[in-house]
Amino acid sequence: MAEPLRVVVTGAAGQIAYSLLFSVAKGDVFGKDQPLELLLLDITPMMEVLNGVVMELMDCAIPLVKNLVATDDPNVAFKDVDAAFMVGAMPRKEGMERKDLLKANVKIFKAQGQAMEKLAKKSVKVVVVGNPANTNACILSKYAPSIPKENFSCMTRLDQNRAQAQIAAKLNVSTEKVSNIIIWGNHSSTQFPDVAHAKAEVQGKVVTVPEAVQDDNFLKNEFIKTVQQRGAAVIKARKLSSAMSAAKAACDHMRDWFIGTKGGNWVSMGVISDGSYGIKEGLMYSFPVTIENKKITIVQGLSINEFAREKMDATAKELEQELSDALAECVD
Ligand SMILES: NC(=O)c1ccc[n+]([C@@H]2O[C@H](COP(=O)([O-])OP(=O)(O)OC[C@H]3O[C@@H](n4cnc5c(N)ncnc54)[C@H](O)[C@@H]3O)[C@@H](O)[C@H]2O)c1
Ligand SMILES: O=C(O)C[C@H](O)C(=O)O
Repeated sequence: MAEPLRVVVTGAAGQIAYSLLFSVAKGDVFGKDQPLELLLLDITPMMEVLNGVVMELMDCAIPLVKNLVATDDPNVAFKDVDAAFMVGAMPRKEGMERKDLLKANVKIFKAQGQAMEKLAKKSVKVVVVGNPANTNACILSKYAPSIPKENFSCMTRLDQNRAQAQIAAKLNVSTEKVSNIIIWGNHSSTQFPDVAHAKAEVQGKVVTVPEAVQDDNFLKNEFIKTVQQRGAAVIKARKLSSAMSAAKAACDHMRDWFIGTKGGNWVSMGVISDGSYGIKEGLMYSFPVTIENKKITIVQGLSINEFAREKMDATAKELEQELSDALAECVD
């Protein structure tokens, strides 16, 4: 059997982690034959709750879990980790935008970046879930400069999954019949869910999503708005932010990173821009990517029309502002 992978989950006593830990532990992400050491980090006042989570994980009696460590010490949690789910951060409440969390959350990612710099494996693969996810991921990477920038990402997979589910519902097909929807930009209400290059299988025939849906007005308006506002809609209904679907998306994201994408399909991830599609270098921007041997490659050469260009630039502009606000918060 392989050596155990060391996987840290921050915010481990919170609601996303409660679903995420179960899926990770039973092999949904790293494979059914991959043993795991799970490192669970939360803050000191949450240690009793976290101990309850540990008890439950033990009681699941999952053979892949070789070691469980619950801690409030980043020096313990990030030591030699291979994969990191960075969930620990305050969630927004009804009426807030995700960027309103910047002041509260960005310093968490500065401190955890500094801890990762000292302790994590240089090959660690990191997904940031805590909001504002793109900017937090940028800050995390900035404070862990010896870890390659391409090892940091943020989660826009929930937006991709939401978009896929909306199109599947519109076409009355199962979700796996819809692929290659792109989420461009920020995990915020300026994100651009783009179906221009997406495919759908309808009655045995694969066509583009615009051809299948035959309703440009819906695709340019209601669809985009629904995806952009889905997080807020869940908060309004549940009085809590999405958790089950967020955990599922985090698993999808990390599984694709470790196992790879398949069959010419791409997925969306926030990654550090290399200037592709005219997006300023250094921004943590969501692009369509493919993954092979754990290497992420931004899909190149997609045609971008005027409608898309405007939306891609607007979300980039918001990210530039967020990053500059975050850097100001990080000055001691
Ligand atoms: N990117 C996405 O698609 C997406 C989706 C859903 C939620 N989120 C975000 O994920 C974050 C977590 O959401 P949740 O619903 O699990 O919140 P939650 O409040 O239930 O849990 C967050 C946990 O993080 C812990 N925490 C706070 N500071 C910490 C620190 N410095 N180190 C370690 N742990 C710390 C808290 O004590 C708490 O247990 C929020 O910021 C939320 O907005 C992002
Ligand atoms: O919307 C939120 O604040 C939570 C999360 O980012 C989501 O998209 O559901």
